[in-house]
Amino acid sequence: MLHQVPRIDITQCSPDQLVALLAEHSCVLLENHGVDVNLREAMLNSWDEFFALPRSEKEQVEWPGDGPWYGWQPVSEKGPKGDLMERFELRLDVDKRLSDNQNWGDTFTKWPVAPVDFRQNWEKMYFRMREFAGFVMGKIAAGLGRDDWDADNWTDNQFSNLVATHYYAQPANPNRGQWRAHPHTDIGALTLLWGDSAPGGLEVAINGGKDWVPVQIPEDCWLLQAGDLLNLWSGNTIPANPHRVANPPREQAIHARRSIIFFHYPDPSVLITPPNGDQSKAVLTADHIQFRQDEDMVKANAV
Ligand SMILES: O=C(O)CCC(=O)C(=O)O
Ligand SMILES: [Fe+2]
Repeated sequence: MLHQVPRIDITQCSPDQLVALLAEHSCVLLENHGVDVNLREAMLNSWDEFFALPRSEKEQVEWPGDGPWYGWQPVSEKGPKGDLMERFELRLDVDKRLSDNQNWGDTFTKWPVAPVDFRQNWEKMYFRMREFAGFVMGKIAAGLGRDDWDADNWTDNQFSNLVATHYYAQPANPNRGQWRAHPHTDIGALTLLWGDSAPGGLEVAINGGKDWVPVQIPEDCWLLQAGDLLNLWSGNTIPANPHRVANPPREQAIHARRSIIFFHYPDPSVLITPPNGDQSKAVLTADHIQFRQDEDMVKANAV
């Protein structure tokens, strides 16, 4: 029997139900999320214009190459096994937060000058998704019974990235072992994902990693995926969700694919400890992020 990713109404489900679904499947489709579909559409419109810019313009907003990712990243150029995509990533640092969100956006140094409505759309979505991720995290903490949690560090002070991904059309065959996105688990606590239905799409492993299933994310849902840090913090109750983005079949390889992803982490200063308090398993969020980014670079250059 083909297993499907479960779907729930995030406003109605109980914390226990949410945790039980994540424990079993490591990902779940969320409906009734309250994130304006028009906002997502507006972001996708600026997505088209931004990725079509000449390289010299995208280079103006490129990630400088050290520290946590942000800005434009031509991921496929990392190495012979670099994922076949480019992405743009917005990250606002909590220690630079000013009195209001509007001014906070001024601290981001990689806003593209075109398209003109880019910043406006991205900021709106970023702030909305921060709220939403904080809400979801609250339910998960309650479902896990982690009364000891420092809520601010996982909600208001969360460290998050909003990402738009452009998976290229593939006029030529990819290298052996090269994917749109190689099989992986996400680095952080929660991932909220929306992707279009172009061929060569998302596949997730559910049921303890036994079944890889293609996932079409319905127009009215976001896919919630558990990442490494949630896995650690839950003491393995919630597995991290393995997933990948497949290459399109050759006859459909003229199609690019678009996705929008919100990656949520606690504040980088948070020491993640399992519920039993076992300090030998504790991981500093900032170290984990750096370690996993470095690992990604090694994978892109593996022979
Ligand atoms: O674009 C997608 O559907 C998934 C991308 C992904 O897994 C990632 O960037 O971590
Ligand atoms: Fe991922």
